[in-house]
Amino acid sequence: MTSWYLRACAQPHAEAAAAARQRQAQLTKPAGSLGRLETLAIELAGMQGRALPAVDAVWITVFAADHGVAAAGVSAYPQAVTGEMLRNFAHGGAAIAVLAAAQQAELEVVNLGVVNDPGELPGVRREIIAASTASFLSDAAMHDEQLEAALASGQRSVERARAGGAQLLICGEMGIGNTTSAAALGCALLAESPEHLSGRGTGVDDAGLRRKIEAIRKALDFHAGAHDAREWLRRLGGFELAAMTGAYIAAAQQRLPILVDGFVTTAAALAAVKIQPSVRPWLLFSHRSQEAGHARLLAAMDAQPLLDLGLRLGEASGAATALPLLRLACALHANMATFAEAGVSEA
Ligand SMILES: O=C(O)c1ccc[n+]([C@@H]2O[C@H](COP(=O)([O-])O)[C@@H](O)[C@H]2O)c1
Ligand SMILES: Cc1cc2nc[nH]c2cc1C
Repeated sequence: MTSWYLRACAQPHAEAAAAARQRQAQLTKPAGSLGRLETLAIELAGMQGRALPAVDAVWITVFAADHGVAAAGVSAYPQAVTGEMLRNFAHGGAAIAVLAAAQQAELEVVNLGVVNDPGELPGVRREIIAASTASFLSDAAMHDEQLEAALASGQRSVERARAGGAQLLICGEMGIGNTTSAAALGCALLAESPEHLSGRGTGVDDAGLRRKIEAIRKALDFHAGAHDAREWLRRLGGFELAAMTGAYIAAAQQRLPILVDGFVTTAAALAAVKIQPSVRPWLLFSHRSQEAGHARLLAAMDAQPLLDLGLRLGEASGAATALPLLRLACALHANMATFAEAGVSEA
């Protein structure tokens, strides 16, 4: 039987997109003058299969997990922070909790396995795979069953989003060390060099950045071979990265538009597109992270992010920050007067 994540996604609805494009041409503005706000409304119309799209109901899932590679000294923060932040998510103090609450977006957090496990917390689902991945310096990050469990966790988050009536999916992540994992995965999937995709993550100094590049170089040597995208994800990814890959594929299969966050989520999106290329039209990109290397991952998918605010937090914070733009694009598209309605002369 073919794995669920290998099933192709439908294309967005061409007629709904065409109807939205036609409506944009009739609204009281010089043709094209609302730039990306116009094309966003048209793309959302195609994805939602309706001429008047809406993103009132937004579902955010933040996946948290720890990484074996953290032991190589590749982060500016101790590994315990991943588990500690779970408590902060639950108590509403994390950036994404504030951004979601301010915009009435649904936020759920999934604990896939952290070294410093805080146990049961309100609003945090426990879908523990293991306390951490193995270090990909000398092993595959995940066993096959662990990868399948992570992909399936992402798929289940999409089921909940759909049951909750979501019109847009946002995924976020928390995992100390995961910019190293994301960069390594990007290098493998794009045949890129570690220097080009490694950045300072949580803020490592020059020595930390050199350790990171060295770790990725070592991992690429150790895992050298002609692996497919799923196998690279298993070897170099993390539970949260794989869960997001699964969520992106499942959302695209179910015609749910996706707003991608920063560097780490973009690496997961790249894995999704490499596993199943028909995912690509379902992805909107919110921002270019300050993480060096993000621009290359975006370029590999011909993605034009909406914002460039120097963000480098993760947690879906960049996507949540771009959400008002999507909402405004929909409001303009639905509520502006046409030339005929307003009695304004056309060109
Ligand atoms: O996604 C990004 O653009 C991004 C850039 C820098 C840092 N992060 C976050 O920082 C953590 C990983 O950083 P590090 O230095 O531990 O690899 C992880 O929790 C990510 O959510 C995320
Ligand atoms: C405090 C903190 C919060 C985070 N949120 C996402 N990654 C993070 C990394 C750190 C260190």
